Amino acid sequence: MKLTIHEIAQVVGAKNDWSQLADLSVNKIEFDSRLIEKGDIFLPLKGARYGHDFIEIAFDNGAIISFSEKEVEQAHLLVDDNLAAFQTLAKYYLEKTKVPVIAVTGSNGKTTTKDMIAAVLSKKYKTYKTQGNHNNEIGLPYTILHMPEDTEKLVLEMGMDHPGDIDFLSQLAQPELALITLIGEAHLEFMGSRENIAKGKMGITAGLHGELIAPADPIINAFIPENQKISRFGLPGEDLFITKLIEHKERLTFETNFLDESITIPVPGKYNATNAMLAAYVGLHYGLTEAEINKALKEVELTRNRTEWKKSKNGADLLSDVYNANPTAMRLILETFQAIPKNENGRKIAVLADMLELGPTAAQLHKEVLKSIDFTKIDKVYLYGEMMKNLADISTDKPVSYFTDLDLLTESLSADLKPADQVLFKGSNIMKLSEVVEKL
Ligand SMILES: N#Cc1c(NC(=O)c2cc(S(=O)(=O)N3CCOCC3)c(Cl)cc2Cl)sc2c1CCN(Cc1ccc(O)cc1)C2
Repeated sequence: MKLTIHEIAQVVGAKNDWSQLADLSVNKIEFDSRLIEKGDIFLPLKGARYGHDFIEIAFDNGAIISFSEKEVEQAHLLVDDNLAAFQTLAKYYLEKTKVPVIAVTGSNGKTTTKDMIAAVLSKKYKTYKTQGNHNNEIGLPYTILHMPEDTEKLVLEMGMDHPGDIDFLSQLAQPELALITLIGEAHLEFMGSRENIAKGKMGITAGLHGELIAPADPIINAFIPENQKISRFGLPGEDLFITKLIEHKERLTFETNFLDESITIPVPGKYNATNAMLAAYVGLHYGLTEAEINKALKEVELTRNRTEWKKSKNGADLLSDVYNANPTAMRLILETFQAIPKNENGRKIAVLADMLELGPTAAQLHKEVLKSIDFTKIDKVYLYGEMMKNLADISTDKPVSYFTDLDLLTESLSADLKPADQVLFKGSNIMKLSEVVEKL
């Protein structure tokens, strides 16, 4: 990001004397000390471990300055709240660079739609988009501050865990175009009811300067602001809808009421046709030709393994979150999983695998996961991998079973699984929990 320490310090209101570092330029900002490179600024966040524990490591890796909420010996910018400073800096950076933002939210499909919009816009503009699941109050500012300096369009995914989350992200990002892909069902979110989910997603209008594209679903009608320019999609007769759909095994061709030509995408599923239709509409909005749009969608690369619920063969709910295998993400997904009501007569099972490349304190960091498991909510824990032995060894009095073999883990879980169960899978990608999910 193109910012000097002087500029950053002023924007975040640093309280200490930073003048001796004033005109140094910063390379990039990181909250994971493993990603720090020469010339970076470190952002200690209250992860599973307090981020300040890693300031020394960050400087060993090349950081030249760090945010900090307390006086430390290393070069630092003293602020009241590191996360708030990070978010303020991201908002400032967007205002300074004036990069237009397209915002996408929705219970399902937001990641695919984000990817498709970025693929379309990339045909005409230098486009940057949310990476992985960086769609919350930490990931969104991270995405903004990591966009390349020549970015012309920024496609931001906005995720919601709690009411007000999207309002906050929209006010930070000030989008000029916003899309809501779908209002999902209630039980898989904190929100309690579909109305609350609709209200939450409509928070995307809080900072919106332009058009909203939203489902025909009348549940959002109560939350449309006065004078909001809006296009509705889905049902025939709405502003945007599919008029013809031909599904093949590995691809799909469809037509719409607003395009002259048909569109082919390399994935099946009517919901993907809807997502592609929205991306096509955004392409037209930004002056792309139908030929450019069609070419982009024909070859789109989708973010794989999104964090979504799947069903096992016997009907159990499976949540596999294969992003960010670090202590914080493990803590956050356990909190989310534990907060969701159980299915009637169902159990909650957590399958946790090794988090890799955590450095010399890895064993301790795996032991500390125990603090995030609420055994009044979780009925059973399956642990898998060399590092998870550290957690197994301190959980002998808990309903915890430990495996070093993936096939034995799969067999044991498959034999144990009941239709009303909910199962969480979390661990580094190369632990291959995704294969266990596929076999269930
Ligand atoms: N706690 C903790 C740690 C990390 N946490 C995070 O990176 C992190 C991840 C997440 S997240 O949940 O993954 N995430 C990020 C982006 O947006 C979506 C959500 C969040 Cl929200 C916050 C933090 Cl602080 S990264 C990391 C640790 C602790 C260990 N660190 C390596 C290390 C080990 C031993 C050492 O001596 C030094 C460093 C790496």
